[in-house]
This record gives sequence, structure tokens and C-alpha cells, in this order.
Amino acid sequence: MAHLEVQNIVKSFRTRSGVEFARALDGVSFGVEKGEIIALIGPSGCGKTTLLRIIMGLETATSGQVRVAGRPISGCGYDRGMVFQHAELLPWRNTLSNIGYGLEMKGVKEPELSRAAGHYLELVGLSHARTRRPHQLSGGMKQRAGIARALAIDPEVLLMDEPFGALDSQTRETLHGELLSIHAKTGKTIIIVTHDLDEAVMLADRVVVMRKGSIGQIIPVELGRDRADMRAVRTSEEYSRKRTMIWEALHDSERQAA
Ligand SMILES: Nc1ncnc2c1ncn2[C@@H]1O[C@H](COP(=O)(O)OP(=O)(O)OP(=O)(O)O)[C@@H](O)[C@H]1O
Repeated sequence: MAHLEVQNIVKSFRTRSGVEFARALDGVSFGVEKGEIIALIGPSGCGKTTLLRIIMGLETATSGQVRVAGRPISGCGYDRGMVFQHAELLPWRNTLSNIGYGLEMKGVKEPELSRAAGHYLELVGLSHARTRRPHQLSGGMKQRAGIARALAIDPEVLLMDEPFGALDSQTRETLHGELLSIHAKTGKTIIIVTHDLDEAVMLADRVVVMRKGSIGQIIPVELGRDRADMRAVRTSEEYSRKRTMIWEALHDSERQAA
């Protein structure tokens, strides 16, 4: 059994009287191995965020099941951490204390709290911004803090909903490199929702291309895990081959949706 199992997930949004007005997911199944990075890509409205929120436990599936390390989930849990498009840091807390927020919720006390938060602060390269408030951080720094906050609870699975979507392309590329290096250090299992083809190919071991409410194709990216030389990766044959395949799968999904 895979580390994360998504089993036949159906999600209908209903009115209070029970009438279905939107079927966001129509029987989605896939497994993610421990330490794997999966990119979820697909046309707008195909159900990516809904699926991620169900895996996180923020949304309940109409039917189907999600299992992490063999255990069925029920609601949110510390086995899963989430990074949002906007880091949603608490404005009155400094960077260290924002990163420590989940640990505090988990019941971790001082001095372990500051030690662990400090470790993740360093991991994402924010030691110099330890005492700054969110309004004193750039967009990229806020996302780094959001990633550190999610990692600090030491989840089995890291879920990322367009984490770099609001950043300029240069910052985005820098953070791709940083995420790859964090992954090399922590070996976390990651699912990342993205609209960006290059992001999907650069980061993922497999790209799940969704079509409306279901999975269209799952495309493996055989670039190995050492992608530190991003220029070499981008100019490789495998990169351009897989980019084209995903582009075609996306266009199929869009045609089907239309
Ligand atoms: N709370 C909700 N109530 C009703 N319908 C919803 C709700 N959330 C999502 N939907 C519907 O479910 C479908 C999937 O939405 P979702 O946000 O998961 O798509 P997405 O693929 O993440 O889209 P995008 O790429 O634009 O962010 C859409 O038709 C959307 O309108």
C-alpha cells in the first residue's frame, strides 16, 4: 500500500436541502509513495483545490477514503501540513513565532518550541528575519515562513496549494531550488497543486493531470531526484519531452471540459 492512498473520492456540493449543485470530484483514486513529489495540474475548476482540501481534512468527501501511512484520516491531523497560496501568517507574531504556531497547537513547550522553530527558520533561510513581523517580509519570505510552519509539525505529507503562484518568476525559481533542497534534506512526501507546467516538471516525480472531476493521465518525470543543476534539468531531453506530454494532456482535459 502507498504511503498516501486516495481511494475513490467523490465530492458533491449540496444545498441545505440536499440538492446537488456541483460535483467537484467523481471517483478520484491514486497512491503516493513515501518521499515522492506529486504535482496536480488541470484546467480551472477541475477539482484540484477540493481534492487537496479533502486530503488535508478541511473538507469532507461525499464518499471514498484517504489513508496516510495506512490510517484512514478523519478531519485535520498533524500527519498532514498545508501551505497555502498566501502564507496567511499571523500579523502580530514575528517569523519565529509564526513558524512555531503549529508546534504550539501540538502542545510543544519551551525550550523545545524555540529550538524546533529555529531549526525550520534556518532550513528555509530566514534566520536573519527571526524577529520581523509579516509586513516586513517580502512575498517570497512569507512563503518560506509558511513552508517552515507546515514542516515544523513534522507531517507525513506536505500539501501545497499553488504555493508560488503569487510570486514573480525569479523568486518562484529560487523557491523551486529551495523546495528541492528541503525535500532532499527531509524526504517529505509532497503534493503540490500548480498551474505552471515548468513548476510541475521541475519538481515532480509524477504529474497527475486532472480533467473535470477525475484523473486524465499520470505522467512520470524521469529526471532523477538530484535536480540542483536546474539549468541542466531544463535543457534536458526528458524535460522537454515531459513538458510536451503534459501540455498535450492538459489540452485534452480542456477540450473535454469544453
Ligand atoms: N464550497 C463550494 N461550494 C460549491 N461549489 C464549490 C465549492 N468549492 C468548489 N466548488 C466547485 O467545485 C469545482 C472544483 O473547484 P476547485 O476550486 O476544486 O477547482 P480547481 O481545479 O482548484 O480550480 P482553480 O484552478 O481555478 O483554482 C468547481 O466547479 C467549483 O465551482
